[in-house]
Amino acid sequence: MESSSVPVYLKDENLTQETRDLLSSLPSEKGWLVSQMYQFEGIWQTQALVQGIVNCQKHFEANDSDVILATLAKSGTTWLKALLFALIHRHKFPVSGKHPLLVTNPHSLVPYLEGDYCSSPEVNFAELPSPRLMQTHLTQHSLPVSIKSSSCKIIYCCRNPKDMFVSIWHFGRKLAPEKTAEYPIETAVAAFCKGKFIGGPFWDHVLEYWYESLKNPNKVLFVTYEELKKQTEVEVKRIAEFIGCGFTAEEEVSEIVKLCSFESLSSLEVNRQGKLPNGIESNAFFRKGETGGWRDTLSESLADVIDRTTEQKFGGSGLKFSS
Ligand SMILES: Nc1ncnc2c1ncn2[C@@H]1O[C@H](COP(=O)(O)O)[C@@H](OP(=O)(O)O)[C@H]1O
Ligand SMILES: C[C@]12CC[C@@H]3c4ccc(OS(=O)(=O)O)cc4CC[C@H]3[C@@H]1CC[C@@H]2O
Repeated sequence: MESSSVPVYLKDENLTQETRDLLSSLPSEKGWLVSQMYQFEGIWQTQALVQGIVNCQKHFEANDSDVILATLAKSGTTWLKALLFALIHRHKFPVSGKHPLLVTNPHSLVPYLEGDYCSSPEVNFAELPSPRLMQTHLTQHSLPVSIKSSSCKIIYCCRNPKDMFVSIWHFGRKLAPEKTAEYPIETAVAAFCKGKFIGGPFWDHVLEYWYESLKNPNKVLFVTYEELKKQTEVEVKRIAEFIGCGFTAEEEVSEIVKLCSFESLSSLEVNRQGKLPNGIESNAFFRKGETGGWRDTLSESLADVIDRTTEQKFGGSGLKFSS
């Protein structure tokens, strides 16, 4: 990758000596997009993200009114950022007006916590409209203490691992075409199933939030991309109730759902052109927006490898994915 096109989360230029010392004590492996990834608190990360996580854990102070969206990459983060922003701020920004989502990419409206902390321990969230809405890819156990101890709400969204893997596969190839061209998909599936992917192991991440949502249903709401796709309005109303801003009988949820649909967001100029401040192309977050699309990319035998891993890891949890 040309250095100018490297997203901040993949850069290793601004690491502090403290981060370098920490990294040297962590298990590390060669990655797919990154030459080296590091296992921090059980999860594989880039160097920059380890620094971001440590800064976030040390400095982020949650408010009781905060809403935190937790996901693994490629599980519906962009969609939920848009839906949550639109529903939480629907009185301030009515859908019928000049809505911020029409001119701003969802990633610029909802900050990525540990991502923003990659470059500096000082991050200012004062500009965010209240209640604050923020996103993280952190596991439940790595969340800053104040997120766990305050009354803030966590919405966790996950996705069928085959669709999630395929989404990340195409995302990585778009992000770093030269670096990924020669990498066989069989190797990537094997690494994914061993948990050796940035943010992984997938199954540990999902199970932690699943059990937490069962133990503490007022704190963590568990959502899937598949249910959101199947019955978007029902799920959006359930999310709104959970956050404490439920829809009245008179209020229309369909306008928000329409504004945040794949077709609507992906056709907006702001999401088709240019780059985000983190260096990633705005359109990289919109590909197909479907469920079951893995069939176009994965052979039956590779799909089986992921399915067998899922059966083994999720056995006894009560958790199942459709398609
Ligand atoms: N408004 C929307 N509705 C449904 N899916 C959406 C969406 N916006 C983005 N997506 C899809 O969500 C995935 C990206 O996830 P994330 O936002 O977590 O990075 C991509 O999946 P595909 O690659 O399968 O199309 C993308 O197309
Ligand atoms: C989290 C992130 C999307 C995933 C990006 C990613 C995916 C796969 C990788 O391969 S490997 O090196 O682990 O084998 C590496 C990365 C690194 C950056 C990740 C992105 C940062 C912000 C996006 O949401």
